Amino acid sequence: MAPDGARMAGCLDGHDGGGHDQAGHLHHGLCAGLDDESAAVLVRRAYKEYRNKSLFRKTVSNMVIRGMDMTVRRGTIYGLLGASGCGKTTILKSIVGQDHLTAGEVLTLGRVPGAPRSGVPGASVGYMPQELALYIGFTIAETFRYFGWLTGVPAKELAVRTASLLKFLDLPPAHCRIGQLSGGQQRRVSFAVALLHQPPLLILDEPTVGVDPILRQRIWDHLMDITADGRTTVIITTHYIEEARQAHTLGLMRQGVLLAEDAPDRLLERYHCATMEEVFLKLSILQIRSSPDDPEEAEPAAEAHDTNQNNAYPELAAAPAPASAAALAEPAPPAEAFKQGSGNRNGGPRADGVLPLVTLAPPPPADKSAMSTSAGAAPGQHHRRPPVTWSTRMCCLLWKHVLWMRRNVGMVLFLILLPVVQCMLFGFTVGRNPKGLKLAVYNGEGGSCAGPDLHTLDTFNCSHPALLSCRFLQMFRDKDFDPISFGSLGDAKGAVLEGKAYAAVQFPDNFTESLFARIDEGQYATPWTLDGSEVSVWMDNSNSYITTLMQTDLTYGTVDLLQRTLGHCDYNPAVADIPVRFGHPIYGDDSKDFLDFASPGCALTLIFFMSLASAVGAILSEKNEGLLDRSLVMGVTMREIMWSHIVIQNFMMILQTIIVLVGFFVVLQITQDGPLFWVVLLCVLQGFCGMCCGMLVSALTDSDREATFVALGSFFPFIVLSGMIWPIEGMHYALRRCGWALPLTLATTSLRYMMTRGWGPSYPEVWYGFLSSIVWIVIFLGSALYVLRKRR
Ligand SMILES: Nc1ncnc2c1ncn2[C@@H]1O[C@H](COP(=O)(O)OP(=O)(O)OP(=O)(O)O)[C@@H](O)[C@H]1O
Repeated sequence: MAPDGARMAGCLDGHDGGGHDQAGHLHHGLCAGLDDESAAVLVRRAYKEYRNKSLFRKTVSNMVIRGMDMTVRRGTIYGLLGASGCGKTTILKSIVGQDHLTAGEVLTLGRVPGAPRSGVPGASVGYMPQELALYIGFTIAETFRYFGWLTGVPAKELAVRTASLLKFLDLPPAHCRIGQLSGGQQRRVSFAVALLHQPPLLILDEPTVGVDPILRQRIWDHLMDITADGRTTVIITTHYIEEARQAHTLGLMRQGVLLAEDAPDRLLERYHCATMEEVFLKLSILQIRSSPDDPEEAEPAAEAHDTNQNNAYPELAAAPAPASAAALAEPAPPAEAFKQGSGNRNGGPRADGVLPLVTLAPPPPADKSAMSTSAGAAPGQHHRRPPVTWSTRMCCLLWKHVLWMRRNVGMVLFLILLPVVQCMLFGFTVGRNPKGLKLAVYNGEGGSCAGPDLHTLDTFNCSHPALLSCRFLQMFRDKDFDPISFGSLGDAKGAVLEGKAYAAVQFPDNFTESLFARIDEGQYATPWTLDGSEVSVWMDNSNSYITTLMQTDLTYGTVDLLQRTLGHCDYNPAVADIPVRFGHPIYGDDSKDFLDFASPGCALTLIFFMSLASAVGAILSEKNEGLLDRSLVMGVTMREIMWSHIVIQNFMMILQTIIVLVGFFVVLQITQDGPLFWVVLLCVLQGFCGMCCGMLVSALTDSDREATFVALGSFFPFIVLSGMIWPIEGMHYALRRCGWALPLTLATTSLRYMMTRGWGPSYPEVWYGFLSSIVWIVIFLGSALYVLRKRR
């Protein structure tokens, strides 16, 4: 086997591009000459550019990593040092497969992160991100159980590991909730989670922040211990430069490039410095000097000159230039980066002018046999645990969701019961005909209409007909109007003018007499008779729905009363009929009201939006707590996360759907003449559709606020365009066309036809609703998966 140095040199010299096989092994190109087993992590010619797109402004480009090379040997601690914002987290995320480089290549444990069977993301890596990335509602034990399960740690081993980690990291008992711990304790739990499954590669982003010096030293001692046998590799970032001296190799990073990478002692010796701070300062000055054209750097360079930095460090001129200093001057990540030579390890410039890394640290005094054992093991097999299967991960995710629901019983109950409250509110407030509408009545026939015999036709004297107007007033009451008598027509109209009544009604002085005369005289009736037999009504037309209702009720009530009166007095009742005959309704009956029309749309809207809200809430909370990213690093795929949410949310959605339907059909007694199975199926499909829409919303948005805006923005258009509150035929022509395309429109029509007409899915208008729901499910789910993959 060639010595390490020679193998590395081969890697660095051999940048001729190339690909990797299915398992992520590079088969030629960048590291063709490298024995992958000797390096835990290799980063070559890495570039990362963030492009912040804005709707009204030019796209802003931010080159965060600028041609970075980095080599981490197996079985060592690699300290990555650099000022805030220099790109440390960005490069770590690329190493664990959380982020993709714009150009360049990364090999983690010999394979490209994210390649099939690479083990990264997965159980081969333990990652402690900068943010907490733990669910604060879980206890320490539950947190360990979740991550232990995800990474295949057997229960017995987990118990032992939990006990030892709690002791070692000075943590409170395992039953304590994460949210009840101090910030420092929470960081230590996060650190413990990374150590839990004893991965071959540990990536720790500032693990010692907020930790007291004694514990900090214990953490470093532990890292030394676990790397001593060469089986574990650690990459650690820290702001405490001097503590990092304990690392086997230090990588000093500034503005997206690695200035130097070597053993701490060798760095001190090479740059003739007493502290690492000084080494960093020197390298930074060198970097500034080597990029005089960079406007960002011009000023600090001048500053360094003014303060006689040169005199302070006369050996600077002789010192080797920092690794990728010239990379700062490079305009953009060359797409051909890997097709060019990239320098050699011994200090000579590369063909592209980029200066090479300084000498690599020698390997640590590790147990060579152990190291080779580790190197020979396949990634993810570090502790010879069986690989974690898809079903195990799914069970673990489902367990976590159920636990989350148990911890948030209040919220879960709220989500389940909210639809009941909403549908009851809807049923008891919307759609029913208004009652008790006031009518200001001037009865010219006089009389008080006080006697009970004046209210019924049984006592009506056909020989001397009088005061039929009193029976009219009773008919108004039977129709739930509230007639109020006034002494003059002017007073009655005045009451309408003042908003005290919706209509003024006048019975002429000789109303009953004229009415019978009109029937007797027929076509010979005089104008006097015709005028005297008419009830006059003056309406308040400001409320068109009430106007229409009054007109219908007064017209049909009058026809009905006259027919009954004529029948009572042995006349032909048909004389009083209007010459339009409404036969028995083909669908529905006379008892139908607006509620029957609006209920199907209301039920679907409730089910759709409740499912949307539950899905958005669950996914965004997981995303924002950072748990999502951490789970992804542990090998869970986005698809598995989505499916686990779908399973749990489906359970919630079916519960919500059943509750809504029971509310409508049992409590509100909404007409349901359709096939129950298809009615329920359509509601469940719409719930699923809403859930998929929620997944898309949570994939597109990063915060609750954005999601709320999206939900608020879509709620009203969905309601009005779906034909829930007004027939689609009444919409503007252009809107009617696009309204049909919305997820709720065809489904609402379909449900309405099933419930009110009793149609089944053999009618096109019904199965269009099913078809549209399925198409929208595919669109939402497909887009959510696509957006999630793209955004990662
Ligand atoms: N998603 C993003 N979009 C745009 N810019 C980003 C994004 N993530 C990081 N950056 C930028 O990349 C640069 C490097 O960020 P990074 O988090 O890697 O720095 P860091 O060295 O880890 O800093 P710190 O020590 O403070 O954590 C920063 O300027 C940051 O603003």
